[in-house]
Amino acid sequence: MSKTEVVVYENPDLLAAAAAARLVTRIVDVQAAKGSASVVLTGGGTGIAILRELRDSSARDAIDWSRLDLYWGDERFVPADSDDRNEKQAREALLDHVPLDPKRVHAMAPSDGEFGDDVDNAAAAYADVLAANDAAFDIMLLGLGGEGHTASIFPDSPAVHEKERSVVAVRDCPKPPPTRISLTLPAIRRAQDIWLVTGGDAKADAVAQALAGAGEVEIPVAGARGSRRTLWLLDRGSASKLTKVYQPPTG
Ligand SMILES: O=C(O)[C@H](O)[C@@H](O)[C@H](O)[C@H](O)COP(=O)(O)O
Repeated sequence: MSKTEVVVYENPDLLAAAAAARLVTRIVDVQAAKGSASVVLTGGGTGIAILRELRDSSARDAIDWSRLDLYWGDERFVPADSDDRNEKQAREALLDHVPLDPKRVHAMAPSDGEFGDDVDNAAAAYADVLAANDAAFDIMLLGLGGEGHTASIFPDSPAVHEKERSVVAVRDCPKPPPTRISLTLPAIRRAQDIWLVTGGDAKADAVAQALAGAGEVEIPVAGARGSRRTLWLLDRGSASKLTKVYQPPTG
């Protein structure tokens, strides 16, 4: 039975810095144990802030970047050079600053790539990438929205009801841009460790509902459970509706 843990940091900046430090340690441990590691990145402000902190960390090169497989939990289906692209933001924040093996960076297709504007085909192709790499994710970073979405899986949406496919196209997404590609909850639950990373008061209700056992159709992030561990990394704002959590000493 996997375990769920909650750690609360004083503020969003400390949350991002501490999550980056945790990422170094966990990746190094996984690489020591099995020679490589696979990490699923997330879009959103917290997810990208963590990558920037990792770029600036003095410990970052303890990671063997050549033996790191990177995937995305979701992507905005926009042109490759759009600032809305999670991949572009991740490259600017970290990926272009470290010696990754380009063959091990698995980005979801842009809307001006090999599949053109066929988002269904692009999503199916990413499912093939996961299958071809037998992607069993060691660490998956996930953000969440105030209404409980995670990746691009929104409450009571076609994506949240998907039980078979690992990757789907998302249309009319409530969070712009409207067209996206997203892992589904069955694919998300193939991760060993899932880290839910979010700060701010606006997320407090969704965090509290998910941790209180809400259903995944209403609160999709409630369905994001790692097979080994589910770790909620919060700040005081996003944890403000919780009753019992570990709170690191302040000051
Ligand atoms: O592509 C995306 O938009 C994300 O994957 C999305 O799931 C994001 O992580 C949350 O909406 C949180 O975003 P913030 O951290 O910016 O609130």
